[in-house]
Amino acid sequence: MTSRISRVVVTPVAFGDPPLLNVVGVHQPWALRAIVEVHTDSGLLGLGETYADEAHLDRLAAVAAAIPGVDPFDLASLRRVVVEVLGQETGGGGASFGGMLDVRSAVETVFSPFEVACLDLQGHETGRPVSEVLGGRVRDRVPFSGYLFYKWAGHPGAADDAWGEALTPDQVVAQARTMVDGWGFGSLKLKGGVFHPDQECEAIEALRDAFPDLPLRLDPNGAWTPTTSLEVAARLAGVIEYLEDPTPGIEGMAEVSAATDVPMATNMCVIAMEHLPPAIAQDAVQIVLSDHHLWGGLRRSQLLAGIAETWGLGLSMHSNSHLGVSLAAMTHLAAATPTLTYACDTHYPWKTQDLVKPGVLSFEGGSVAVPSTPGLGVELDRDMLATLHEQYLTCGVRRREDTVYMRSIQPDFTPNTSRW
Ligand SMILES: O=C([O-])C(=O)C[C@H](O)[C@@H](O)C(=O)[O-]
Ligand SMILES: [Mg+2]
Repeated sequence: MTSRISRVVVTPVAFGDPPLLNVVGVHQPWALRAIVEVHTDSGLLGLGETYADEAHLDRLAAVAAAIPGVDPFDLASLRRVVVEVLGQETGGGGASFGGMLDVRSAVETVFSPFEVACLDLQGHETGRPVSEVLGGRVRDRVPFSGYLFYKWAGHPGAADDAWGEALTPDQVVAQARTMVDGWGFGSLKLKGGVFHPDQECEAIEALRDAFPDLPLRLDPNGAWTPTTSLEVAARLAGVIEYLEDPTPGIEGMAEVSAATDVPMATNMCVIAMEHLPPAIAQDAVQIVLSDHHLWGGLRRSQLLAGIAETWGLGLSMHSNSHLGVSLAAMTHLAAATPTLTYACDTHYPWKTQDLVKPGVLSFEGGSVAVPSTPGLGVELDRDMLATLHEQYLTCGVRRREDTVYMRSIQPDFTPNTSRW
């Protein structure tokens, strides 16, 4: 007998986040996520994880109320319901996460956690891991990149965190050492867009001296003009494996790309299918960072991988602050993506708590073993889910606002977009 979705529970959660600096400001003390539980009348449970800004939660709630009765194998019907609900509830309006990414339509971001939960259910129904539901794994371990941030020692008014301050090249190298020693990462990405590009180049050069064999990436999230981007590309040619979003927009990236051999990567100017034709036509980027949370789930991320392969684009994976359900989904997707050409990003080392039971997802040599048990292979720790939900209720943060939080500390702060 075909099982049907019987009940959906969406739980917003909050976990402590360090003061990580970026082009638009600084991370708030609490990062938000939503955990989506999709139950079936056969007694199974599928999990998804997504953003938890208020407007997004409203859309998730509207879809959660509308999908009972849908067959978890019928992703086409699931998508139809999401499109119908968002059409009625929100006009399909877009969303902005942290002021850095603007998506025109909310359909993909809302569909994603329900799709992942249904793929988890398909795995439980068939006794297969999600990587096999997606077509089979081509690797047993998924490599991730150590994600370095400039940061303050602690949030203003609070004690210093265990990571400490990272504002100078030496401090960035020390942070990288912690990442490499603790997680074994085999490549490193520095989140830039915080300081003058010369200072950020010095940090990359210090990383090169300290880790001669590790591939390095620099991502200033569009803080530079095309001219500055080319100066940095000339300085770091042969030092970095790619420059990520040095300048905003497809046209700006195309201008840079045309005048350097340093590969250009993006998770900002190509974040939806509609961006691929103009970006490809202009050869604006050579690497696209996929992200199943933004691109409409795991299957559409596989579609993106196919398009990237067809057009000779490299593929990496983007990450925001996330917990274990997302890490499991990212790992299964990467395992089932033959053309993943670069180690994936992950914020996972920065999280302070998790709500999946420990033991399944661990980093060794910078990579995570693909779970081989049915579905995503992770189980919720109900006590931790309750704790993180309680933190959500009391923390006061209701959406990601890096610029607003930065201005509460430095009132004259303006985002560094195209600043240098
Ligand atoms: O690669 C990226 O652009 C990101 O990971 C964006 C994120 O929002 C990151 O900059 C952050 O969390 O500050
Ligand atoms: Mg990026």
